[in-house]
Amino acid sequence: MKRPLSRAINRRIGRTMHQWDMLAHGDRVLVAVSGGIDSLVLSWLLLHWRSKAPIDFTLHPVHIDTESVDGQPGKAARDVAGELEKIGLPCHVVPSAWQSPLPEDTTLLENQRKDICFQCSSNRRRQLFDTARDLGCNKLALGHHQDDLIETFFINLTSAGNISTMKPRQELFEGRLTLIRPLAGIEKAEIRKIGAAVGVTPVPSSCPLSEQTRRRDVRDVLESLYQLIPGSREHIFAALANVRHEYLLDR
Ligand SMILES: Nc1ncnc2c1ncn2[C@@H]1O[C@H](COP(=O)(O)OP(=O)(O)OP(=O)(O)O)[C@@H](O)[C@H]1O
Repeated sequence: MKRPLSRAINRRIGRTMHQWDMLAHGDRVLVAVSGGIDSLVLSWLLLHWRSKAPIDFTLHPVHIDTESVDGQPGKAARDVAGELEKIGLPCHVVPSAWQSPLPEDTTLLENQRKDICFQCSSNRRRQLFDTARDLGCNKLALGHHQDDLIETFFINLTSAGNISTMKPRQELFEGRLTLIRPLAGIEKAEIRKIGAAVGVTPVPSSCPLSEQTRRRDVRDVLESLYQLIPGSREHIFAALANVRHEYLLDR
């Protein structure tokens, strides 16, 4: 097998994990796995990291199953469990408490779509928090990567009117749970390469709305910008950690 992590990528991931103090001895880490390539690679990466790290922590992969019927796992959940099994991790499948009210015809108005996406993701978030508590986990690892952080920044800028993004580490519930995003320093293209080298296959999303989101539009605009201004991607990411408050308009 080709070595999944080049030295440079390994160093970048290590730097992000270290700078943001992501993992500590004795951590119980809930790994949130949608079955997309990012969270599958995240699962492999944490397992790989554990085999090398001088600290010990446990991994608890969890999939929130939006297709379960009568508590039985749906097809996607079974496939996600199969992909995790390939890399030697068991999968804890949690039936989603929220089922999509989507009609057969998915040509929805922008507002209806936004509302469904909001309800679905806030339910998922809540169930991940509840499961972390039930499993005694103090960390919750998510598969967001560098492109997600940049896109979120532009979505917030253009649709919410604020300057913010997702942080690589974020404490919740007075520090009882810490969100970590170990892939925050690497781009999607790298994640795909790691996934191919590791031999995991992404499980397609069953959501008919998944490719119709605002994120898709922002991603397309950013792609054009990166083509037009070489180096802009790296500059934008660097800018997220280089805020000049004195040259902004907040008082
Ligand atoms: N059904 C789910 N069950 C568990 N965790 C999830 C689920 N859906 C999303 N997540 C977590 O939230 C993160 C971001 O979700 P998002 O929907 O943006 O990603 P995705 O495109 O579905 O998949 P991925 O990020 O794994 O490629 C995922 O990386 C994963 O950690």
